[in-house]
Amino acid sequence: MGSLITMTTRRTAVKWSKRLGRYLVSQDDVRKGELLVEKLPLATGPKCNGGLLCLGCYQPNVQERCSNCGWPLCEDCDAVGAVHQHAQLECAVLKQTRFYELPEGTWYCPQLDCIMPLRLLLAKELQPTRWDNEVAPMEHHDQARRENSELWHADRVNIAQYLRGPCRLAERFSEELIMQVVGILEVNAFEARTTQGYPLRCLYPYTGILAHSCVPNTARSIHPSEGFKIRLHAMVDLAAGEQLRHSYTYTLDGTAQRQSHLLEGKFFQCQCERCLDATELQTHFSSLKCGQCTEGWLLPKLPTDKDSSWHCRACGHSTSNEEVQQLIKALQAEIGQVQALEQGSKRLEEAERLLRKYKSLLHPAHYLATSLRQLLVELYGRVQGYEMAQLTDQQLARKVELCREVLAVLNVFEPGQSRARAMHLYELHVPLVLLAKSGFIASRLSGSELRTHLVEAIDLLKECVEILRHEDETSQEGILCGVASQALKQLSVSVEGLGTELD
Ligand SMILES: C[S@@+](CC[C@H](N)C(=O)[O-])C[C@H]1O[C@@H](n2cnc3c(N)ncnc32)[C@H](O)[C@@H]1O
Repeated sequence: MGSLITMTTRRTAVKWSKRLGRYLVSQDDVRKGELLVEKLPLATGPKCNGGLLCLGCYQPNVQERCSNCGWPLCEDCDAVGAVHQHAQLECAVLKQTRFYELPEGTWYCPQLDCIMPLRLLLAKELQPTRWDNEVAPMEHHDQARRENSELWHADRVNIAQYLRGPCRLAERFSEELIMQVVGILEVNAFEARTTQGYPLRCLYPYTGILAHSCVPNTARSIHPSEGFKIRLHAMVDLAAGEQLRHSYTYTLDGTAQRQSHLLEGKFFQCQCERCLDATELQTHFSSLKCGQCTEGWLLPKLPTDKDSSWHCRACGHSTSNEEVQQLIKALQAEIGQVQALEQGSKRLEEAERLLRKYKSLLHPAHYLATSLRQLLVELYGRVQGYEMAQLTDQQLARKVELCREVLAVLNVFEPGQSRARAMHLYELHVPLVLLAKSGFIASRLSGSELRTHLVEAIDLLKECVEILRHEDETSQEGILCGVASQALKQLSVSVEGLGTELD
């Protein structure tokens, strides 16, 4: 418990419960958008099960090797004086070993799986007090991980035995400790991206204490241009003492998908309000159309049980989980085929066709239908034949409708300042402006109606910028923030320029 007290920050505190283990709460009332936690990572490194990459800057498929140890390192990172973790940490250890080139036609580079655990183990030696206070209490789920014996064995051979054998670290780190470190990383690390967009993983001992919920109230941003600093913001207003909730999974998946992701990757069964409610908070995000009556929906009887039967509350018809999963699998395969089409008009038209077809199979808000809507939002205005300037008023109205439908779902699952909300607000403002202008030109809208629509678009952009201002400027979201700010300025100037003579 002593470590719980030392790890308190100005705005947050650590609590403990039997079900959640340690978790964070807010110390006082917090307004949405406010900063809760700001921390640098204790360790950063390559993701597990990845390909060949530079151990300094993480660029993939690097051909050059470190002139000291022979492991993958690009020319720039190998230059004298280059500052990166490879040189500071593991280069001296890896010098004892040989890096084996990948056989032709393979991409997975198992030798690199040991790098992040090694960096964390070296951090233990460099910062023993920090380790004892912050890393040792982290959950590693050793017992549950052992149950997947194939994976456990692979990690033992590729990582623990490799570090203790060829890397000659047997005297410094026990096999048990190494396997715990592998578990700590699996359960607690966050994915980040470099300024060039290459993925890696980072361990933040304090932010890692956040409990999971499928309806989060906090959002994180990781800043590659500031040493991968993590910032945690409140998505909504929080009361003093309120539990901070963070999503470890994709909020726009259905309950069965989220449950299996959490169980397999994080070793717990989520019991949040959304998971326990078959309707997923009245959204019907996993509900299927009942095949036996016209008005009912098939819902899982026990939503967190992976073998639960499904029932229609209107006519009492029931079906097995197996049948439901077969249908979902078939629809997922169809959607996969559409996603695999090249970015063009065919992809858009096929996505629209599937959405029409699924009306007779799924609830309109089902997560598969929602994923098609997200795809369509991206495509309208961007693909050949459907570029923004070419869209008819009907197609612009369709894009508006799709954005609003996705936003309605996000309002429930990612309330407040979420990144996905910001993206959809941006997408929505463009067709609204174009429709307002064409309506005014065709005299369907009066001057004051035109202004009202443009002011609505301005409000969307303001909110979008407000949310995305937390992002790193070099990230995709940070770049969009700049684009949205520019659009906001231009639109505000045009509305001011409209004057009063239009009214
Ligand atoms: C990233 S850690 C969170 C901090 C952890 N509780 C600790 O004390 O170090 C993730 C682990 O916390 C627990 N956990 C987090 N959220 C949970 C939830 N909603 N329900 C049950 N367990 C949860 C699970 O054991 C999970 O594997």
